[in-house]
Amino acid sequence: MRASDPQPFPVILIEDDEDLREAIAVTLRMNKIDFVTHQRAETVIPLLRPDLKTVLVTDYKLPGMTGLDLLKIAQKECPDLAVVIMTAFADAKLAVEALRAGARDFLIKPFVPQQLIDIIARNQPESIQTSEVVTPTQASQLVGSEIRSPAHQLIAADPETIATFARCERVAGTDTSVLVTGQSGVGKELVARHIHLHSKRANGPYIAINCAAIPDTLLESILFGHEKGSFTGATKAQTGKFEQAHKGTLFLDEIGEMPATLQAKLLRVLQDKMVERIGSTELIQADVRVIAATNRNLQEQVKSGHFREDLYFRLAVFPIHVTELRKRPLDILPLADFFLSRYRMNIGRDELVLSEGAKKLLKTYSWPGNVRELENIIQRAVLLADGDQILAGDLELGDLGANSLGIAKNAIPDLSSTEEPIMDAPKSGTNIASDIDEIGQDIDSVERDHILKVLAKVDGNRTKAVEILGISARALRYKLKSYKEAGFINN
Ligand SMILES: Nc1ncnc2c1ncn2[C@@H]1O[C@H](COP(=O)(O)OP(=O)(O)OP(=O)(O)O)[C@@H](O)[C@H]1O
Repeated sequence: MRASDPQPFPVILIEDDEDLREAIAVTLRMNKIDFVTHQRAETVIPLLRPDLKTVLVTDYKLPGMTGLDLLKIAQKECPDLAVVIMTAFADAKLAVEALRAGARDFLIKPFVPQQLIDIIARNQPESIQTSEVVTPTQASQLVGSEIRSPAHQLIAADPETIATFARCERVAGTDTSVLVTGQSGVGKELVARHIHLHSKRANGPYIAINCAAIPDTLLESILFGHEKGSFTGATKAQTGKFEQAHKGTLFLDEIGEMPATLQAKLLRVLQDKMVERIGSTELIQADVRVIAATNRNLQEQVKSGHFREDLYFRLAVFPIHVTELRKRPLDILPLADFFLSRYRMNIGRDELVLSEGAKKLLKTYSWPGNVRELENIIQRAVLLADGDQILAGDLELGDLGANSLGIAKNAIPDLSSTEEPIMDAPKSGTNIASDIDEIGQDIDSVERDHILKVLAKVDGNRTKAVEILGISARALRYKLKSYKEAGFINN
């Protein structure tokens, strides 16, 4: 495959140091990961397209354009692209800057090969990652209250979460359709994968697709496939995700975003267990277990006529709701420790632990961005911590988390102080959060208010907003779209 080939490589590596480039190349080759290398960021710009499915691993400091400059361009051209920034240990703070600008992950040099491989595995785009067959040896094993699999570890310490995963395991043995609901970043994808890994289909493929991330015009062909010449640009026949998921599981994320015409076709496929590629009349068998997810209220969408009722009932045979993080407080510290052990390994600081003040703050913060926000915060704090402890200030929860709950600014302690621990504000934050519930404001409006407040605070800069909110760029995009449709914003 050549660099100009329209089919992207799973990894694009940009590193100007020849020795390091070669060392990384050896690691990638040994792990059978296809890649292409570049010495300068500029040469990668022509490859950036909205549908680029790859992990871009780039050094920060390069001759000419920096890795950060490239990241900023990539954010515009292909906002869902996973960019991993490498920096030298002495420049670890640059990695924070990169995370703020939207980098998915970082590597502090020197790093061990396994760190690189883990990061690539974690950040594989859906279309590449999901075509993998997850073998039984990779399947999760229950270890006390922790459920583990190599690339996808699950933490379940709160009774609420333990019950959720138990529910997953109960339904896993059947072929029942499952509808996973919950706010953005609560772990819906993880739940879907867990069901697959515990099902009799675990030896088959697990294919995930995000209905909101794919333009409506492409979604049909991606789901159902097409024949050569069936539409302009269909230069070769393409199998759809249903065909690829034969004898496995298909995860349809953000199903509420699926256009009405496709809803009808999806319903037919679910009923008949057969697909017809675009431009073909041949019926192809698709023995697929479907798990759908949404952070919208699908029943409301059914009522308002935006989602087909018959499809809703077909998908929601077994509903699983994943609760917001703030409502399962016993998960917070185990999750924080779990992410801490993952990210401190990136910088070779195994001694790094959470201070008591940081733990207290984590336990009482409201977590509007749920587990994804917690992960982002720990990822950044690992870089910000100077000593052996992550202090409350390193979490940079600042006033936004507190303000989002309506706390007066002067009630917020100075989190930049390294003094430990004087965390009173979050306590009142928790009270205010429950006050909001008590006065009847539903979670969706709390979330919407928070997102719009954060956007206003960063002057509409979406890159900054997603970083603060701990949600993906695509999640923000479609949320804004739905607010616009509902008349909450003008543009
Ligand atoms: N119980 C958990 N244990 C470990 N990691 C978790 C857990 N729950 C969520 N995560 C991690 O949090 C991040 C967000 O989870 P996930 O993508 O599954 O959320 P989601 O609800 O599908 O989000 P979205 O609605 O935005 O697609 C992922 O990196 C995931 O691995």
